[in-house]
Amino acid sequence: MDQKRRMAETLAELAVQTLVDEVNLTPKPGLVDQENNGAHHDLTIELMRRSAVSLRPVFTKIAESSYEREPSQSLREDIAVIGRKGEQVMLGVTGGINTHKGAIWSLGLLVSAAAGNAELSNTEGVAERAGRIARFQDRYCPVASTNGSKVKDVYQVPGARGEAQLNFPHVCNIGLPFLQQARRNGIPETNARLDVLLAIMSELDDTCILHRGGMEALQAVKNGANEVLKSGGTSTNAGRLALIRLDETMMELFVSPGGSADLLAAVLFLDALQKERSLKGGVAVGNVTF
Ligand SMILES: CC(C)(COP(=O)(O)OP(=O)(O)OC[C@H]1O[C@@H](n2cnc3c(N)ncnc32)[C@H](O[C@H]2O[C@H](COP(=O)(O)OP(=O)(O)OP(=O)(O)O)[C@@H](O)[C@H]2O)[C@@H]1O)[C@@H](O)C(=O)NCCC(=O)NCCS
Ligand SMILES: Nc1ncnc2[nH]cnc12
Repeated sequence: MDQKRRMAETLAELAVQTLVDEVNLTPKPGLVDQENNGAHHDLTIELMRRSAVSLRPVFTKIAESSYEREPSQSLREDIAVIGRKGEQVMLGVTGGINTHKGAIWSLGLLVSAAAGNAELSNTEGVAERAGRIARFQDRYCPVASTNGSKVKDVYQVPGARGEAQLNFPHVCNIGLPFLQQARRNGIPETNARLDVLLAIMSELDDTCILHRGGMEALQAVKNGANEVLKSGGTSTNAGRLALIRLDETMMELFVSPGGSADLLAAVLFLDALQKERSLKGGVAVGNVTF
């Protein structure tokens, strides 16, 4: 197998694995996990896993198409075609249910950035390169009214597109540092990841929540996530109780933090990529400690 194919398959495997890890992580408020389907009537964990696995060829194609290419208009438009086809693959597997649209977008861009430069293992460098790709306009993007586009206009929030174009601030400035600090503090990995999700939820203007519940629901979710962290996080008894209260609130409001879940997956992807490339002797210039 040639180097390009090997790298593409490795990146696709990492992306799929992080989506499976995200859905398996339990207990997540409002989201599908191993205990329940959160605030979703149409999703199950089996469906989410099938959806994640169906995306392997999509991420492989994005990586192959991006191999050793610098961010450019043509790269942006090439991967947009693959990403849009990927959304159709996902909808085919799920019978029309949106499981991973945001994840195809965010992880697709990160996979593309990582494939463009095999030496890049520093997480912020990959996110910055992904942001550069996202800032090129996709001239062929069909004009569609989506949940995200509707609430972005009403509430003036950046949404998934803005998050990427700003170099993934919730991933690089919140999620990754939180994960590293939690590990340094000896917090068990599952709790560390749950705390990362809560840290992102406490700050993100998640268009999934805004679409279903408006600004009041978003503020309630941010406050509740903050409460869990202020109580000591999910590895403490007080934090666990606050998490149960947050889950109850979210079920009453029937809102789900789908955007935060995607950005947790992005954190896990960059973390796994850095490990992979450091182990292979790549140039690690980030400040992650293991
Ligand atoms: C740029 C696109 C992402 C299109 O985005 P758009 O602004 O049009 O918005 P949406 O189509 O609504 O999708 C955005 C999805 O991104 C996630 N998300 C939300 N907020 C944020 C945020 N602040 N930062 C990052 N990511 C965010 C979220 O995805 C997750 O939730 C999904 C379920 O959402 P939804 O359908 O709203 O909720 P339901 O509960 O199912 O619906 P209701 O019951 O309420 O009706 C789930 O998929 C999670 O993944 C948002 O949904 C991009 O798609 C695009 O342009 N693509 C074109 C292809 C391309 O260029 N690709 C290049 C790279 S491959
Ligand atoms: N675990 C999850 N549950 C519901 N929606 C999601 N979108 C991304 N991950 C999700």
